[in-house]
Amino acid sequence: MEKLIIEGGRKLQGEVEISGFKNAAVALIPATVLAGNICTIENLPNISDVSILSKILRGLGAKVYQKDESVIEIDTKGINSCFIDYEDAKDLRASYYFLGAALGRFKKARVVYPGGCCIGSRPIDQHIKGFEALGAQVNIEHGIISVEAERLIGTEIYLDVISVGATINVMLAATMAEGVTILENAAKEPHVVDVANFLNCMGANVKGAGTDTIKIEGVSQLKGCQHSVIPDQIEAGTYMIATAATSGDVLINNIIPKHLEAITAKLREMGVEVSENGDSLRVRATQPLKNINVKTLVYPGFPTDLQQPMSSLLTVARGTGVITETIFEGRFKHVDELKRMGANVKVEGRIAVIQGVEKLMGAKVAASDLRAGAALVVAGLAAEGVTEIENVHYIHRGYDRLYEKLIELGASIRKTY
Ligand SMILES: CC(=O)N[C@H]1[C@@H](OP(=O)(O)OP(=O)(O)OC[C@H]2O[C@@H](n3ccc(=O)[nH]c3=O)[C@H](O)[C@@H]2O)O[C@H](CO)[C@@H](O)[C@@H]1O
Ligand SMILES: C=C(OP(=O)(O)O)C(=O)O
Repeated sequence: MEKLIIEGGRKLQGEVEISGFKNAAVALIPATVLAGNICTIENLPNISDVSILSKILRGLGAKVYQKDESVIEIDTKGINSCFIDYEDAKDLRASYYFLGAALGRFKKARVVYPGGCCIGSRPIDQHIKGFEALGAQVNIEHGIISVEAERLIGTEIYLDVISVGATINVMLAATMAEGVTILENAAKEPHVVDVANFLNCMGANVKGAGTDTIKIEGVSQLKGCQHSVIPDQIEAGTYMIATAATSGDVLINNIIPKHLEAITAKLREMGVEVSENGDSLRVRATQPLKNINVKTLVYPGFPTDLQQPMSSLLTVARGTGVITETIFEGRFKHVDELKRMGANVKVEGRIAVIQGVEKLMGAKVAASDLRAGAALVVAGLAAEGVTEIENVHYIHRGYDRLYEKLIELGASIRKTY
């Protein structure tokens, strides 16, 4: 099993290029099923979620060509049906997008209940509500979700909970439904907009993505197209936090600063200098950091996916900070590992109270999920001495060339087995 060894205490310095957004890429790949033709996706991150989805597509009968390090061409003409088994999809969340995409194209799909990060109960009732409202029958038996419709008919759908996954799944399923679908209380995250842009590039008629009302006018056919994945705001935010944690000075390139406003605001509140220049942000930490309060919220609020790395940063800031996790009830599993490194954190339910310490100390720790892994990397970079992180495969789900990028910035990091 791969382990990650970090010798902490080095300032991150230099420039880093941000890759394509995991959470957009993992929706765009299943969305190609709708095209029934050739789609080219550029700026794809080299992460295990993308490899698994490409493998699933091949298994369904698609042709997937790696054109370049970050470009794939997907031909979904050869797919006639969609069944995705446990072994194929147990490690990721985004397999649920095959439900919406295949329902849209074939009016039928069978996909194993999704996996992904173990950060709470993660129900999919709003996805099901959306599919049923469009006219599908949904059954869950033996861990397999089956959706089937004679016809899909556009309608008004109100999401009871703001859900990124349900918003995207309804868009996928409604793209080729008869008539108009109005989706109310939709998620506004940047990847929802990226998927809508991709669908429109395929010939769909989706309006309003990025607001809480999305209108999808069904079309009878879609076509192949070419699309570039938006930059990964969570990867960028992680490098911003890691820079602050090491009193570093890093230029973070290939980003959309607007997507990072919540994290920028919070870092500035802590005393970190963040300056914007086109599609780059320079992050500099030159003074001791002040502790702050952080509450996770749907976009444009502070993203839950950065809560865990951010909590590592708060452990080395002066004073007391409070983190309130409003999205996922089980997203504090990394805290016990941070405590091994000397952090002073008390968790009660969805709240973590963090009393900053002078220094973290390197220790043997294990990642429980993707962003817990990122949090431990941030802590390891800031800590005195050597940190050994187990369960690195979680980190590879969402961070493209992590070692190379950190080494380039001056970190001492290597893998071992
Ligand atoms: C692959 C992907 O893009 N994953 C992201 C996606 O996950 P995911 O799409 O699973 O997250 P959702 O936005 O759906 O979840 C938000 C909240 O809604 C609840 N909920 C969701 C669906 C549902 O049918 N019923 C329900 O109650 C969830 O339990 C959670 O409390 O958005 C999350 C929130 O930004 C991110 O942390 C994940 O990185
Ligand atoms: C929770 C995450 O991913 P997933 O939904 O794919 O498990 C994440 O990216 O932080």
